[in-house]
Amino acid sequence: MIVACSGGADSLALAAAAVHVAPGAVHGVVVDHGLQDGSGDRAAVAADQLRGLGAASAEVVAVEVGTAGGPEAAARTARHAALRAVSRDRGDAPVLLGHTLDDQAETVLLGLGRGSGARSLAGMAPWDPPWCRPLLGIRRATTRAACAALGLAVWDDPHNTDPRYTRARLRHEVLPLLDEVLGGGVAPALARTAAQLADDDAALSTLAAGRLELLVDADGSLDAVVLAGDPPAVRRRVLRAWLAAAGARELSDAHVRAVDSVVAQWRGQGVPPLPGELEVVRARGRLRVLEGPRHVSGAPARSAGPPPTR
Ligand SMILES: Nc1ncnc2c1ncn2[C@@H]1O[C@H](COP(=O)(O)OP(=O)(O)OP(=O)(O)O)[C@@H](O)[C@H]1O
Repeated sequence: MIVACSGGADSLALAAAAVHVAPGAVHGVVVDHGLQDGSGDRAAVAADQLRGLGAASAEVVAVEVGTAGGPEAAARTARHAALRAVSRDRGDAPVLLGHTLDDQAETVLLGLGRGSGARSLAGMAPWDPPWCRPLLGIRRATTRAACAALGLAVWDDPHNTDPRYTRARLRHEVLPLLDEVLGGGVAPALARTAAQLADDDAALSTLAAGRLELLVDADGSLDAVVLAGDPPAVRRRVLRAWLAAAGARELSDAHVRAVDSVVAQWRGQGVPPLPGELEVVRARGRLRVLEGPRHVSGAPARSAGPPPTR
């Protein structure tokens, strides 16, 4: 198994636990994003710590960080690509990440504040190959205490306390205030919410997968008339999965709702183009995805004439 370690308390404690559970089977990986002075030296120190803990091997992987989505997202993209590559090289070995219960609570709180649905409020999954998150039930304070008990010097990422970052403010301002107002226990409560919604989302997604199989034809078109009778939560999941299968990427909730309106509130309206210049059209009660800009798509005119009945 691979342990992804930043040199912070969470992933060092994770490495120590992994070595304890699976002696001789842990390969540590420290990704050097090369974004801060001395990052290479810090990564080398973390790799030494991993070997010192008893990892069978440890390496530093230097990555090129792009710019897409801002510095943090770009670093994450590069890190994930590097870790996936190490996993593939090692026979699709699982990559253990050090996310804790507190990280999960912050993720849920952020999602609630942004009006996310169950899929997103379900938070991070304990197992989402190749990612494995064994510490989702463990408090951050416990990983710190474990490192102190093991005499490990931990690296504190300055971003984690920088109030310019939303997550840092959630951690240091919002959650402590919520704890004070609600009498404590907020982080575990949010983590429980995530677990319940993960179960709900899994059930609804399974139902939707069954419906999709029934309602899609060999030509890829979808029966909008029958789908309109399904509950909205199932309908939107069917549509999201159908659109993803047709090549749609980065669909927002607004995109899916726009397509859903053509299913459930059909009055001949069109759907704004989806990312990747995909277009959804409805004809004879079925939805189809067309590729390319509107003027070359060959999409039928959809607003001429009286409102269609199907
Ligand atoms: N530089 C790094 N090298 C190796 N692993 C890392 C590095 N940074 C983070 N990780 C791994 O990712 C986990 C989560 O780190 P962090 O919370 O900083 O990342 P995130 O961007 O919030 O989450 P995610 O990695 O899921 O996008 C860490 O506990 C560790 O396992």
